[in-house]
Amino acid sequence: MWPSNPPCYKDKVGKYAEATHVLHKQLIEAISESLGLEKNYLQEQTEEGSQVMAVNCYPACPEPEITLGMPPHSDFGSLTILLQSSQGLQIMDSNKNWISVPYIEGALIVQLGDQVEVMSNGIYKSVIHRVTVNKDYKRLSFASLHSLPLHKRISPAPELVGNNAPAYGEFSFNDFLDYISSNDCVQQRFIDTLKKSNS
Ligand SMILES: O=C(O)CCC(=O)C(=O)O
Ligand SMILES: [Fe+2]
Repeated sequence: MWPSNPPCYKDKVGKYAEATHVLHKQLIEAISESLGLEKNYLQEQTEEGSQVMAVNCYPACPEPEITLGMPPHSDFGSLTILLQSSQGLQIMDSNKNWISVPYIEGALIVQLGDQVEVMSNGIYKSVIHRVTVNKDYKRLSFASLHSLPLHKRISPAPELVGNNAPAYGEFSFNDFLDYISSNDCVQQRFIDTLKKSNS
């Protein structure tokens, strides 16, 4: 589904989407290998998945101290590939401090999502992030959100679980959609509901 205006949108964003699709595949293969899994392991899980291009616009805000462009969350999918027009994205470090991601012209930011956290059995953690706003100018960001197919059951890779109990329960994208339609996701992230007490 493409907007008809501006007329060049479909061509330009279509090419960008194809390029980020390829990049996602390369990154997910590298992540599989870094976990000691078969190169194709995560790719096979995500193959028939979805890719959504989200274009976010944050207008200039007269009171940036008391406003957020987007509240704290982690992305639900496998990876998010993000392009920002100026600084504004912040990520939470392991001490729960907010760190601003510097703006580097043309640089892509890759954020690990909940699906890879679960499939890696928690070896990798999805990144909690939020968006600040500023007084002087509007900010745009372009997020290519990659995700597993809607009905696919997702669980920790058996090789990473070994003889222990998995650190997360099994779930699907549909379970996530049910959760966000009936819960306050700022209070508790969906992924936290999957964590087993032994993890
Ligand atoms: O605008 C940004 O930098 C981040 C957007 C975001 O977190 C999202 O679309 O999930
Ligand atoms: Fe996000």
